[in-house]
Amino acid sequence: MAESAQDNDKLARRGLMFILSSPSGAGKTTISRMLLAADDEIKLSVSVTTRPPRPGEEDGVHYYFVDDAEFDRMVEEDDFYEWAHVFGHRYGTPKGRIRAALKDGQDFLFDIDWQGTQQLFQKDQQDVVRVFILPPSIAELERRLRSRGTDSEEVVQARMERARAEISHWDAYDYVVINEDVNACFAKVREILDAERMKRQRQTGLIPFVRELMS
Ligand SMILES: Nc1nc2c(ncn2[C@@H]2O[C@H](COP(=O)(O)OP(=O)(O)O)[C@@H](O)[C@H]2O)c(=O)[nH]1
Ligand SMILES: Nc1ncnc2c1ncn2[C@@H]1O[C@H](COP(=O)(O)OP(=O)(O)O)[C@@H](O)[C@H]1O
Repeated sequence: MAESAQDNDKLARRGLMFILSSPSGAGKTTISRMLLAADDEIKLSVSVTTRPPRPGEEDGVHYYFVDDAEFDRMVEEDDFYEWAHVFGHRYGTPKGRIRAALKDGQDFLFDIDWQGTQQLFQKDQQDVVRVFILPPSIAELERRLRSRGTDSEEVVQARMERARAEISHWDAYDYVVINEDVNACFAKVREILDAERMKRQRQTGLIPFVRELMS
């Protein structure tokens, strides 16, 4: 006899690849960190980057920080799911154990740009959920980039120039959330994640459960 299931959380399911993208400064790092702190079923896919660490960023936690030669070696050895040039540096998603872990029900969070999103979607449509975060206005985006205090004025200007180009990719995402109030935005992102976990196709444990109900 199949086990009884009081709610969907007890049924087996495939993990999902939850992608958060936004123009720089709109708040995706903030929302990612809130999500990782609140939900222990989702793990960050830690990217590899050639950009130098910002204050407070730890190697292996926020990114794997490598030099150009190491990144070249990883490209040659086919270690990346995807990689892209962003703001004069290279960023990539290491393959690691993602595929096997998805099968075991592990969810992954990706803080990657639209280029990486496109590549992951082409490789794995069934597991990918794409969420785009927009700022409430361009003026507020600029204010947030400055208030973060991690970039020089020149870098802030370069990021602002790229912001419009990044926003133009909004329609390649499944969900778009405006980050005006951070708690409200976070609540919406969690609702998306909860609903996506309930998708019939992901809940592999439903087949034996429903069979049992119908027998
Ligand atoms: N394609 C791709 N983009 C990434 C990856 N890791 C980070 N990014 C993107 O690179 C951009 C710059 O990231 P970062 O330097 O941390 O600055 P941020 O924009 O303030 O988060 C952001 O749009 C990230 O989403 C990755 O592994 N692949
Ligand atoms: N809803 C919000 N209201 C005000 N400030 C915010 C909000 N969301 C994020 N911030 C702040 O804006 C800055 C940029 O956010 P961050 O998460 O680093 O953006 P991103 O990862 O998209 O570049 C940070 O200083 C962060 O604390």
